[in-house]
Amino acid sequence: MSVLEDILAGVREDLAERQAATSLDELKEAARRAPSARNALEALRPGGDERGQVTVIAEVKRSSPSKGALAPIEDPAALAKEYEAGGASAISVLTERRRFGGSLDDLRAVRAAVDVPVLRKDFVVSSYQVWEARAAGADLVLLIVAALEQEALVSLVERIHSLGMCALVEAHDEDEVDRAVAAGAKLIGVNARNLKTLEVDPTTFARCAHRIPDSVVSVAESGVRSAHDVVEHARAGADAVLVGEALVTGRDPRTAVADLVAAGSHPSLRAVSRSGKP
Ligand SMILES: O=P(O)(O)OC[C@@H](O)[C@@H](O)c1c[nH]c2ccccc12
Repeated sequence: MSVLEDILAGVREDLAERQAATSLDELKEAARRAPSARNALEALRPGGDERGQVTVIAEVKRSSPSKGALAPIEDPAALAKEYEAGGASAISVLTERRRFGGSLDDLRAVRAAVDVPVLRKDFVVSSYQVWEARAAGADLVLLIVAALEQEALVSLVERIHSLGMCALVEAHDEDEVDRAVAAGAKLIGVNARNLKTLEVDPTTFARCAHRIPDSVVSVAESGVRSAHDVVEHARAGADAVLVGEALVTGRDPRTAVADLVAAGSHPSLRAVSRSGKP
């Protein structure tokens, strides 16, 4: 079994328990009471079609399958506030429990503490999880192309958008980028970490970028540690970078985010086209 399949099996077991405890109708009711979703596309690409800077999505991540425990993060809301103060344009919250040590309670706490959009980072396989995300206040929901049949991907993207949220559709290679585009994604993440082998290939974004239409907002995910990495991804046409490990293991998350934000705001990075058009 690949790592991804193994994670998905655990996710399905946990999901079945939550479904037994809370009916979909109850969840829908909770979603209706939730504050409406914040505009993630505008936050991640503030200039609209004129790409001018690289924004930062900062992640609340306690552990990972590749590295094990990273940081205890007793107060996820306090960490998210530091990220926001450092200039993060959105906060990603891992809600997967078994491998990443996260929860929907983390997401709720973070959403209440910050004004920027918040991403539910999990292994979504069912629309139930999309309703859960909205009920907890999520503004964005991750969908992993490699974990979904195309039909399921299409309907989950539609469900997320219909609830006013934005799907971050994650690809690992060019074919998966094509599937994300075909599924109607407005926001595409390219994950440099292969979820089957857990290895990071820092050239992944640059290799996939030409397949992402300029109208789609793009995110380079995983393995981003330094200002240099931000600049490299900017040159390849990324609108945003998503950073976890480097922020939770560093000494000062606010300054760490601010350094990446400063690198992404450099005037020399203005208006890079992914399609090769001037
Ligand atoms: O900690 P890193 O290397 O900065 O990576 C963050 C993020 O990209 C990573 O957590 C991630 C990307 N896609 C995922 C899908 C599921 C779980 C986790 C992830």
